[in-house]
Amino acid sequence: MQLVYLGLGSNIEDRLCYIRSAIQKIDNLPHTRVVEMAPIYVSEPWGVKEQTDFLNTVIAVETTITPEELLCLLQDIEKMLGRIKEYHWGPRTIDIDILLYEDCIIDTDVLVVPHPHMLERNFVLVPLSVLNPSKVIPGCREPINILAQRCGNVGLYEWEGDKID
Ligand SMILES: Nc1ncnc2c1ncn2[C@@H]1O[C@H](COP(=O)(O)OP(=O)(O)OP(=O)(O)O)[C@@H](O)[C@H]1O
Ligand SMILES: Nc1nc2c(c(=O)[nH]1)N=C(CO)CN2
Repeated sequence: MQLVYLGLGSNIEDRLCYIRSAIQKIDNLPHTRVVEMAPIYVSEPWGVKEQTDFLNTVIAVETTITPEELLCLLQDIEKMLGRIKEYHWGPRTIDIDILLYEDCIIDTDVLVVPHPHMLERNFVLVPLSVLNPSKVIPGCREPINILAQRCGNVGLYEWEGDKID
């Protein structure tokens, strides 16, 4: 079994419903189970500012699926949930990023792991540090809780709405 961390984001209504559905579909993938979920956060749009706030979370998954195959299956789930790519970093019903796949370093045309922007995103580092504060990301010296602290909480707060069971 490989331990994988996935980042989920949605900023088209019903954001919570898309996050919930994506997690269910990931848990239903073959040889895969969702083992932990961080709290959900509301976060200001990063990259392209003129769009609705996102809901973001991170989940831990155990799987025997290879990284490339997992990427394909996650992209299928994004399509099932109506994801249309209007523009880079633009609004989406659901975005599923492979943040970490064990301690693998992957750099191909279709997949880069650790995710190339994760160190700049508090909506990734903060929930990830809730799940695994002492984890050291390949290529980093310091553990995730230190990176998350440094990244700060600007534009990020815990979602107070409907909790997922
Ligand atoms: N770690 C990764 N997780 C998910 N997709 C990845 C990863 N590394 C590379 N990709 C590639 O990125 C491509 C574009 O992904 P996507 O449209 O979701 O980008 P984005 O969500 O707009 O931006 P970002 O990747 O910065 O969050 C995908 O087709 C996929 O092949
Ligand atoms: N707050 C926030 N901003 C984003 C997000 C996201 O998930 N959350 N995803 C993006 C493209 O992947 C671009 N900007």
